[in-house]
Amino acid sequence: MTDTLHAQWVVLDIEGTLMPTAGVHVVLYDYARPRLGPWIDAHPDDLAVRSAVARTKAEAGLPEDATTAEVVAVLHGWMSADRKAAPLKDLQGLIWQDGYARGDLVSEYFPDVVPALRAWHSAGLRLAVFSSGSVAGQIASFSTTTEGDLTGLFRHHFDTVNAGPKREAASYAAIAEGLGGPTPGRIVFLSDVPAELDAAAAAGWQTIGLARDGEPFAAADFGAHRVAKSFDEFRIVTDD
Ligand SMILES: CSCCC(=O)C(=O)COP(=O)(O)O
Ligand SMILES: [Mg+2]
Repeated sequence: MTDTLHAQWVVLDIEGTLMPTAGVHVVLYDYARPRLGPWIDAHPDDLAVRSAVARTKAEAGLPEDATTAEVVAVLHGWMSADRKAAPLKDLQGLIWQDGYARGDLVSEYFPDVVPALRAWHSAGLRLAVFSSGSVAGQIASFSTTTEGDLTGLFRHHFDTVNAGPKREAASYAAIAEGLGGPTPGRIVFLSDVPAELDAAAAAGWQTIGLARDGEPFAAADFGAHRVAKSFDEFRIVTDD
């Protein structure tokens, strides 16, 4: 029988939940990798770039006068280790924003995702995103997709800068406040990462784990969380 959840807000992770991990690691990371150095050098007066470079140096223990090549080596190392460090995410987001605007990048989601997002939105559920990808990168990625511009579906975007780490309950409490303070139990969080679901549950949210075939967390232990292989396996209805 299909599981039905009652909620006001649906908050969604991106990688492994909406978009295949390869769509992030192969398509997006490979697009950003060779462009990081040229982007840093081409935007010496951009405050966002300067801040990201300074934070990279600080986090990596590089001297303040480290070269772009040294900074890029750190950023590449973080990408290879899939360390979702905020300065890297900020720089990736700027590069992806440009890539989507140029038409170099087009987002492709799991086939069950966009019909479900549209149905939830039409039914009056409020949608938001919480991803390690920067807010700028998130919005750019929803603007150019194989199914058109999806940005109008989402009321809020959260990342590790405006909300906090994805594995800490305090981040979910901050998001709930950013959503206008709904009762935590009226928010449902969808993610492929059990530790993120644990943090959301600790903040009082409902949770659904996505154990999609072929994805890194397909065989993970989701503990007491509801688990589904696709959005077709459960229903979320508004409790307004
Ligand atoms: C255009 S958003 C790219 C998402 C991203 O950079 C990322 O690291 C995804 O992490 P998530 O928290 O959504 O699993
Ligand atoms: Mg994820």
